[in-house]
Amino acid sequence: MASLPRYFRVVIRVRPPLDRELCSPVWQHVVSVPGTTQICLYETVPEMNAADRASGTSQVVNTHTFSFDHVYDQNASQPDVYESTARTSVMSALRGYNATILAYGPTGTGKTYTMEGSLRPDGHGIIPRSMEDIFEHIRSARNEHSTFEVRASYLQIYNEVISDLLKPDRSHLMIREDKRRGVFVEGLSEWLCRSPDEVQTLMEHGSSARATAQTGANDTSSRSHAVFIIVVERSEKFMEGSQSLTGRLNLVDLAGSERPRITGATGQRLEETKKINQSLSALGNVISALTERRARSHVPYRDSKLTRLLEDSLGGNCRTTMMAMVSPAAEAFAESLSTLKFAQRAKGVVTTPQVNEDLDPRMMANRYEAEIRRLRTELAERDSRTTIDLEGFDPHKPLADIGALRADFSGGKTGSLWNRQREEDKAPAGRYKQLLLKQRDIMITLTQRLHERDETIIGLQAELDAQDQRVRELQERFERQALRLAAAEKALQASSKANMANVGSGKL
Ligand SMILES: Nc1ncnc2c1ncn2[C@@H]1O[C@H](COP(=O)(O)OP(=O)(O)OP(=O)(O)O)[C@@H](O)[C@H]1O
Repeated sequence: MASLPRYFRVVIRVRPPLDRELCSPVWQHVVSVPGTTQICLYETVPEMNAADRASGTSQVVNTHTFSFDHVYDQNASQPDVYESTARTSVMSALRGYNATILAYGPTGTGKTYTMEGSLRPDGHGIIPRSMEDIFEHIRSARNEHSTFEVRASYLQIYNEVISDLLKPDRSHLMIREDKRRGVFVEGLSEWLCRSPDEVQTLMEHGSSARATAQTGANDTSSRSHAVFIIVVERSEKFMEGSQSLTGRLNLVDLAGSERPRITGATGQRLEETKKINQSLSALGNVISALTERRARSHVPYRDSKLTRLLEDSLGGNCRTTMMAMVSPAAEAFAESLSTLKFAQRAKGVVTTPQVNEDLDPRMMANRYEAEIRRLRTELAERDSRTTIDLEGFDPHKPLADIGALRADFSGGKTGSLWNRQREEDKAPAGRYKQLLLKQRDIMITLTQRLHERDETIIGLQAELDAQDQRVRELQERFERQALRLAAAEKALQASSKANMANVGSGKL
């Protein structure tokens, strides 16, 4: 059976050793990447022999092998990672899908480096490269019928509080959900962008407001989960109506998990670390619930802000790529193993992306009509084929067929032939049934839309009637006023005539 397309991909990136690690007396490389989809992690113990132990060598006691959609070794460049992994998500967003890239891994393994990168052009990470690609695509696809709008937002979740990194006064924001937008953050600012440079400026501005700190494992460790959101809206006008596609790209740089015992966190750092670890373990619980063989009805998305915000990316309308980062050093073995096991579990997550499309009613009716026409043609073609089959009917053929069946029977083949024939007979009938059901569904949808239109027309008619009534009333009032005015004028004329007469007769 052909496997279904997967829209949740998991890739691994191994970062190069840092100077700090290379200088360590216990430095040892414990990761190898034998191909583009496999990674081996070696569990080692110091040599038994004292002389070897003194020279720092150790022996491998266990090899943990994993496979993923892609594995990048320490030599992978930023363009490699963008081209072979992130670009697909960017293109999906341009086609009107929701897409998420999620950087996951222990502290100091290269999440921020992968998402943002360094200032050198060859060090640019996924966010700046995505922006270049988005605007390049817009430049080539724009014409007099289509317009594009790109909007950016940037938020962080720090100690379970969501704040707007582009409007620092907006904090304690709430997560909401509606049918049209899915899960979203209420009150998050959106910035219209016209070039990659404008997005870059926003990203730098937001990143400088992000909570970071120097920790035992990383000089600038991110203490918050950050989500950079790009919405690309494409509106197109055709002869038969208009259509708009809204793609959303979520670029998520998670705070790194860490063991306070190793990083030596205390006080505020320790509190931050606890909150980070809690939300990452909530993420783990959601992934477990989503990938359990026996599907659980309850998925604990609401256990943390992070999982609630990522609800669509993890189990809904989204094409998601999880990028898990690991260090190659022996000292990080435990974290690397648990990261790879986590990523392994995440491979079972299933999402169901759909194009976010808005059609005007005229365009929708046209589409239904075209679909009905297509189905009718298909039905007609099938009808004519059936007739031809009957026309070409040879009355002697069944006898010959029975002869052949008898021969097969003696060879023990009849059962399978008979069954195959029945299956073949059933196939067109099933297809007809499908077509008829589809046609019925379309008719129901069309009828519903016609009812909706009727209701709109009735509503408009009632409004028109009410307006007419009001006009009539005003007219009547006007006529009454005019009559009153004419009467008053008449009375005035009569009284002025009487006055004149009195003046003439010298009565006054
Ligand atoms: N692929 C890489 N090539 C070169 N340097 C890298 C690479 N990945 C990470 N680094 C370097 O490793 C250090 C830690 O990386 P980074 O800050 O991106 O880690 P992080 O996972 O985001 O950490 P945290 O969770 O603490 O925020 C940085 O100095 C970064 O420049």
